[in-house]
Amino acid sequence: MGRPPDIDVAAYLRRHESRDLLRFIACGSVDDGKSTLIGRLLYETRALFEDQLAALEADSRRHGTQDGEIDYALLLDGLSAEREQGITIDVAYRYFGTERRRFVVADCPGHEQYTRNMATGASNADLAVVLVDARKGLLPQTRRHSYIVSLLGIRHVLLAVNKMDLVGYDRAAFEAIAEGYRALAAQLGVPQVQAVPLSALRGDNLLRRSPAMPWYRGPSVLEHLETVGIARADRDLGFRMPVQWVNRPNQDFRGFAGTVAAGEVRPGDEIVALPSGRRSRVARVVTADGDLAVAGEGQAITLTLADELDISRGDVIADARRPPQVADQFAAHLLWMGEQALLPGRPYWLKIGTRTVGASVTEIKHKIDVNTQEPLPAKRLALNEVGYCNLYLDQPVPFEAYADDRTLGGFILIDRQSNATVAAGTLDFALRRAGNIHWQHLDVDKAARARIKGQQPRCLWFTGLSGSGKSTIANLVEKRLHAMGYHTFILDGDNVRHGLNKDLGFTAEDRVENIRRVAEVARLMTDAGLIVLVSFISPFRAERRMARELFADGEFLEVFVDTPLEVAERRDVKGLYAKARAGQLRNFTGIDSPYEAPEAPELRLDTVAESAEALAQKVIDHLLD
Ligand SMILES: Nc1ncnc2c1ncn2[C@@H]1O[C@H](COP(=O)(O)OS(=O)(=O)O)[C@@H](OP(=O)(O)O)[C@H]1O
Ligand SMILES: Nc1ncnc2c1ncn2[C@@H]1O[C@H](COP(=O)(O)OP(=O)(O)O)[C@@H](O)[C@H]1O
Repeated sequence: MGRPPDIDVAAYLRRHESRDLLRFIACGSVDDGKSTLIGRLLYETRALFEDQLAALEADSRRHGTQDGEIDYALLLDGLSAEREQGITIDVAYRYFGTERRRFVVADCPGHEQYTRNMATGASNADLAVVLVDARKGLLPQTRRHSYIVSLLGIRHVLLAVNKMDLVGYDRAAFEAIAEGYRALAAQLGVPQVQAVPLSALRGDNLLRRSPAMPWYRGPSVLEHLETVGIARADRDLGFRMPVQWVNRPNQDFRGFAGTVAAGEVRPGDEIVALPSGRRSRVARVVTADGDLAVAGEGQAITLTLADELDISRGDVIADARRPPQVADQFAAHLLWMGEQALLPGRPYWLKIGTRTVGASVTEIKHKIDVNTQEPLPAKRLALNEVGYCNLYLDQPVPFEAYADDRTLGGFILIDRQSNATVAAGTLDFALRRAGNIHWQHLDVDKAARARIKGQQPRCLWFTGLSGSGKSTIANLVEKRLHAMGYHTFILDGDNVRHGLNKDLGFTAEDRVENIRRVAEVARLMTDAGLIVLVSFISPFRAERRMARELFADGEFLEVFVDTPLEVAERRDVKGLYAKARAGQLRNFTGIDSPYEAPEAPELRLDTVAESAEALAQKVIDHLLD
């Protein structure tokens, strides 16, 4: 196979800069011939640089498996070597093009442990190439890959039935696989399937139809990739555009920039800004190349409006006649990508469109076996697992069901401490319309209640290991404050767990819910004008931060009761450490359940260096200072 002729890049770009772009994901294992398929597409479309070509030819002679011929798989297998060294590969993107279309292919590892990588690659792909080895037929991995493809809303699958040369180009073998896959695709809700019998190694039906399979009259792989029409949604939603930034170079121009997510927009169209609900009309549709009479899906534009509306990044500008819904509670599917398991109740950041809001999973309804799509009971979601959940956002967002619009229906969850993306998700439907729940105005407010008590409401949040001294010190503080005429209340872990939280245990999920509930109660008590002392182990930083964020600045004081584990264990006032060491008590903090010490508490109490009485006075002095 001779090297393809060099091309005149400038002439090529002049001829093709208007070509549209197809993003696709290649699913399958190296054994299915995925590397050979992608490698050959890159080679035949001259997407390789001179040095890559020279290296490929040299490597093929040295390491190739094709008797010195070009071994296209070598182009991609370098990545698998990196994987074997444990180097985390998110997704490898490759770029190539032909006279008719530009392509970006996401090469994702096929193994279940890389499911999150596949979700990343699929999240903005329009088509999936699903490889099947003609000798092996549909495998569990085929189902898993196809489920992820359907979950991420990809509507087109090219089923590449590879290695047809190894089954004698048998038509019946191909058609049995194609028929089986179409049944699977129908079950998963993937509307468009094009099955192509090929041999990536020999090139049969890869670039053009092969005489080796005269019975196949469909397109080759490349022909299908070049010509498939991408339908992004069934429903015509009307114009939607998440605002990426507000362009205000001077007093005379205020433009709202973004990429059209759905529909079309023209000057004069009536629009609504969400979630505010304010309306206006489009004055101009501005681009770097001048004003447009109309803009459609995928176009980057700047809109100016007839009225001065207060719109900011994260808002959505939409067709006023057919606006998206706005809600703050949803049923959603999540693919968990975090090393640490999802904990219901834990606050995350949720990014949808261009908006980022606080969010937590209020309930995991069930998880879904990615290989069989069977629902399974679950209280947590671990890495690469898919769950069906209820989601609560701390503010309403404009949205669409993911099946209708991936931009306003797809989201990611971000860990608040590490800023890592921990989940990719799809909104199914709203559980509650934000507009149906109102804040009830009440005439007597927190300030009025605190005034008649002659005090400032506060939350003193004591955190520390079991036996560290939280209850002892909190009790001393309350006694002294009470004697000084202050109105106080203690919420103690042991006590609250006999009533309000008696349904909770000591798994991480239950501790998250325990702290969520008691933080809300503590806030209500400060709304009542009280000084609240909370004495809970509260082991996780995320939940202590979530508690802190419920209070006004300066109202929440984190008090770290800092007792080393060996000292608390020596005290062992309830004998629980002994039980935990003897294996009679599981999930015991400090033994087989973590405690995350505060990084910047308002107060740190060293119970080894000072007595409980002295430390209690320290808290009071700080509080009344
Ligand atoms: N497995 C396990 N781990 C930790 N603690 C345990 C456990 N089982 C029972 N106990 C007793 O419960 C008290 C801790 O409850 P909390 O609500 O403060 O814990 S948490 O905030 O939900 O982590 C704690 O009370 P304190 O010793 O006063 O902290 C223990 O006495
Ligand atoms: N400096 C100190 N501060 C608080 N407690 C202390 C101190 N020194 C010894 N202790 C003893 O340690 C134990 C702490 O128990 P407790 O207050 O119930 O802890 P927690 O509420 O954190 O589980 C008590 O028996 C207390 O008398």
